[in-house]
Amino acid sequence: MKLFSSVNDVTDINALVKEALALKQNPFEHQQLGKNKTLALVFLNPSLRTRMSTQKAALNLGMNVMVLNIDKEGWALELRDGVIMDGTTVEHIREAAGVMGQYADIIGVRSFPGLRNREEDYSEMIFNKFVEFCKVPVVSLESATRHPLQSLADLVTIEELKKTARPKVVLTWAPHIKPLPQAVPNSFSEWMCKADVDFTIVQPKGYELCADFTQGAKISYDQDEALAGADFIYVKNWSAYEPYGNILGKNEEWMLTNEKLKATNDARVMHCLPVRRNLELSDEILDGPNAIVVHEAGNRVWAAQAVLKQMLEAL
Ligand SMILES: NCCC[C@H](NC(=O)CCC(=O)O)C(=O)O
Ligand SMILES: NC(=O)OP(=O)(O)O
Repeated sequence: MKLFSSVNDVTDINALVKEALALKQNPFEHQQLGKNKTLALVFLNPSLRTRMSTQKAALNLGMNVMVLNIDKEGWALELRDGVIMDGTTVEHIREAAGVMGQYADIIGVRSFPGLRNREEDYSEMIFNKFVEFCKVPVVSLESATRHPLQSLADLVTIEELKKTARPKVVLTWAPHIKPLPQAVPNSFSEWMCKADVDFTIVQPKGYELCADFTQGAKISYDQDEALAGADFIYVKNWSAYEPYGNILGKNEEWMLTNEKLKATNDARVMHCLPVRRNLELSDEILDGPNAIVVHEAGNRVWAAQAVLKQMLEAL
């Protein structure tokens, strides 16, 4: 694998999930594979899980790891072409990415959307520039429109904990106080549509995701109806795709509670984290027996390790 930016970069999803679960059983089996190979993790935005789990995955494979929080520790980055750099930006992404490619065998990049210009965000301008100019394999650490390492870990978690061959998975919108990206739900949908699950997305009217990511999903606007019989509930807030980046109302009644779990098949509750308690998800759910959010975050290591392993094998 030379690029991991979406599910479309994966030739065999089931094999990748199996690989992740095998690595979980035997984390240090491939320590020689990454010997003298360097992973650079470049963050334009904050991170806890992605940073630590990808670093851990690389260490398990015997790699060296460098982390650069470029938004805080690097020179202010210019992303636009053809501009006179007489303002606050100091270094162009063309040179910055090119130089990082000299130091690393694989680069990971996190670049959130600005949520102001849909065309720019959905063209993956920043992520694609890194890929173009660094000239080494790149893994997405969450880009403007997708979070594939998260989605792979989510699928690994579902495969690991499912009690039926084809579980019912429901992605439900949750309330929030600020506009969040569509990257996590887009990506989760894209992966679930290719997995062997019965997949429903439920949201208030107006929060429909870009249809490119939801082909094959059942779309619902009735949370109670959608949750009936669910085996896994994936909770996430996102802002509107149209009008882009907007919040369309409080919709506080969309927060998941134990009462709403009653109609499910004792559903496991997932969230990519970080989660705002009692806004997106109630204490009673997060502290109760159905929440698997911390376990899910643990699986980020094995997802990242499976991807890095395939990238190392292709170097
Ligand atoms: N990487 C996981 C999710 C990151 C991001 N959440 C956030 O920005 C939360 C911010 C807040 O709650 O203030 C998102 O939803 O895409
Ligand atoms: N879920 C996730 O990607 O978490 P971080 O933003 O903390 O990396």
